Amino acid sequence: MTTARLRADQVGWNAGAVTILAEVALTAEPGTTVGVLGPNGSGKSSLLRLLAGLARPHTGEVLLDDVGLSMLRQRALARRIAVVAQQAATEVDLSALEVVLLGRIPHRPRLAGESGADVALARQALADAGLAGFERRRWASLSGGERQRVDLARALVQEPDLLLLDEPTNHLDIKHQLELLHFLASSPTTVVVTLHDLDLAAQHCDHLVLLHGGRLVAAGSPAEVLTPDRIAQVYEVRAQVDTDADGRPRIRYGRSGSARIVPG
Ligand SMILES: Nc1ncnc2c1ncn2[C@@H]1O[C@H](COP(=O)(O)OP(=O)(O)OP(=O)(O)O)[C@@H](O)[C@H]1O
Repeated sequence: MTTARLRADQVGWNAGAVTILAEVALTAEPGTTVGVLGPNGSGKSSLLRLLAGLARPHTGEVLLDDVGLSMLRQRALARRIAVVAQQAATEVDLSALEVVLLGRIPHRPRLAGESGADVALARQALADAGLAGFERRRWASLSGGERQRVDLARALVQEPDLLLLDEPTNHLDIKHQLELLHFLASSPTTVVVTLHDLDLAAQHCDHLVLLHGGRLVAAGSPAEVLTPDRIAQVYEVRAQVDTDADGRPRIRYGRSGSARIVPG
């Protein structure tokens, strides 16, 4: 498996006359895991779409190993970048194995069917996702968490240099959340992941970027980004931030309303 360096250079994106993202910069060094944080509507998914080449920035540029995404052909992009989107469609009439096999399409000669090696890879990926025995299950019959894990298996058999995930933990129980984040953090692939759980992000990401109103408000190590003042400013909640033995922040929140776990 290879890896890539991703850079978003002051990207902006508008929906009609409305500015959704403005002057957002992000760098993901090869093999690192970058967390994209921010409240609802802050622009995380929109940024991920630009990073994936699914939408073009109206200003600035996204570069993969210093080559602008707009210079790369669709098939090359599909081989190098895998995306796990937020709400995988429910109306798909495929089995779990067939969904995973979609990840092999960019690697096949045009018009060729799947090979035995593709099927073996897909079966292994399902087993790695804890879904051995689910091969023939219809997509529509899967639970939200099972779908999320099948979709991750589909992205992994794509053997991407860059893996982009939009809230991949939102349907997962705590064990599967921890397993997924641990897997992403130890993967040699470059990973950019949007997350709502600041503590999970602090524990597992090398680098964080924090969006607010479509703008970058902070970027750096978890300890640099996740300060009580910044959490209060962006999320409008009071948080107590302690530090782990390994220097990573641990975050506890006050109860909403009158909660004051941080003095003053
Ligand atoms: N195509 C579009 N047309 C109009 N507005 C859009 C479009 N796409 C996104 N937006 C708006 O842009 C803002 C950012 O949306 P985005 O989905 O990127 O946020 P997010 O940070 O991922 O939010 P969430 O945490 O709720 O998933 C939102 O206010 C959204 O309504």
